[in-house]
Amino acid sequence: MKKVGLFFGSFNPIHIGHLILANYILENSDMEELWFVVSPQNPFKDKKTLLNDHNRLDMVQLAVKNYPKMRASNVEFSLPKPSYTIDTLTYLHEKYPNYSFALIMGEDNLKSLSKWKNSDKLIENHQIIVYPRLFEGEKQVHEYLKHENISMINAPIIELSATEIRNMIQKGKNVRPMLPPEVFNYIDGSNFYK
Ligand SMILES: Nc1ncnc2c1ncn2[C@@H]1O[C@H](COP(=O)(O)OP(=O)(O)OP(=O)(O)O)[C@@H](O)[C@H]1O
Ligand SMILES: O=C(O)c1ccc[n+]([C@@H]2O[C@H](COP(=O)([O-])O)[C@@H](O)[C@H]2O)c1
Repeated sequence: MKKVGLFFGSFNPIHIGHLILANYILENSDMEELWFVVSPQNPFKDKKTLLNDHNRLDMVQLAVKNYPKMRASNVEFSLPKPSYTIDTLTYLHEKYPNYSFALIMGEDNLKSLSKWKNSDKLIENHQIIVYPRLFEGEKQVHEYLKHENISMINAPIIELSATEIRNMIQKGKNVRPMLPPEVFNYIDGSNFYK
């Protein structure tokens, strides 16, 4: 079984915070590959600043070009919307029976995990790798971290956010160091987020 870590997100745009984390997981866990699963436009969310699916996928593809263990996935583009993680995993299992998929999520997501679709099944059937995140409120060991399928990885906290990057571009500020060079050129060349 090939072990694949799945990192879900809108990646609007993918930035070096995402890449540093992905690389850390590949170098410090038993994951053999890491796939960035690009979320399609959520019909219930604000679309004003969300680039279309294919532009966001292009940027992930550019970002992972020099990382042979990383891949961009568009699997959710053709699945029913909104995408539920459990449904995406079920589909991936059917399509790749020889792969085992683990979920990668920020510590902040543990708070809402119990409200995800079929969260019990998700946790019982999948490894979940949790990375640290800064968040408001008291820091305490979450009950979920006691579960045998859920483990914490000591990745560095890089608090860059795509929202902040978009806001900076809109104001004409320089975001070059926050993005993989090819992604910066792609955004700059197309005048995105201005
Ligand atoms: N700097 C970061 N370090 C680690 N994880 C991050 C970082 N930024 C975002 N993430 C997480 O990575 C996943 C994909 O990121 P996504 O692009 O959807 O979020 P984001 O950067 O917070 O975007 P936005 O600001 O547009 O909401 C999400 O689960 C998000 O919580
Ligand atoms: O499956 C679910 O019910 C579910 C509910 C909320 C979030 N998720 C996943 O978590 C990711 C981050 O969610 P959000 O709401 O923080 O943008 C999102 O891309 C989904 O893959 C999944």
